[in-house]
Amino acid sequence: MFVKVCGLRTVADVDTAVEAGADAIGFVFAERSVRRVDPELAARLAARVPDDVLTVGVFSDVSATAAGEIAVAAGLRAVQLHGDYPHTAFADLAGVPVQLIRATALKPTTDVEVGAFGEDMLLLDSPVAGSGERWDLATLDGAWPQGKWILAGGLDPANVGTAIAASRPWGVDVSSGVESSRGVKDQGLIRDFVRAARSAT
Ligand SMILES: O=C(O)c1ccccc1N[C@@H]1O[C@H](COP(=O)(O)O)[C@@H](O)[C@H]1O
Repeated sequence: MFVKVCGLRTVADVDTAVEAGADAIGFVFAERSVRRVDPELAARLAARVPDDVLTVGVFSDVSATAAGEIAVAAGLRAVQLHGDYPHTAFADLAGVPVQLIRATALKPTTDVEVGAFGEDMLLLDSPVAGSGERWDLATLDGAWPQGKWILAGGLDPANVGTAIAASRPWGVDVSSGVESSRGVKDQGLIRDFVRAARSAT
């Protein structure tokens, strides 16, 4: 099970996630986010992360090209694009040395085939990303994506095991569910989440 902890902004939180065994950690660049980091902070935090942990830049309101440039400049190894980015956005990142994560809310029109837009991973999230809201797994009616798809949206240490059992994702992603207050990570909850996700598999 691939475990991503997102929205990190401090050295202590990054070190905790790495020590807890996270496979990926995310830095949010979205303008509207309480978890927003600037490229300098992201670069400083990413420099602490060992090579076997994927560092991800999370974007929602800039072009894919700009996201790629910011991620590469900060030394990040993946770009997560949230929202209605078209196929062409992912094509614009071909040749940029980052892995691509297509993050989307599940709508009737959502293409849930992993790689349909040229992405390496597909992340299925609630309609308001980073809100901590869950979405109804029954929406997929058992037609789970195949391959590298990541379940996100309102996960926490208490519910991640049940969510994994119900949907059998390739990975899980958490942000709000490991916070003591909005935007403030709780290191105990980060450890609990990674442990719970691991023991569910
Ligand atoms: O965290 C945010 O504020 C955010 C803003 C814009 C795009 C994505 C954002 N967060 C991502 O949302 C998912 C799930 O978060 P949660 O666990 O429901 O809080 C995660 O990938 C975050 O990185």
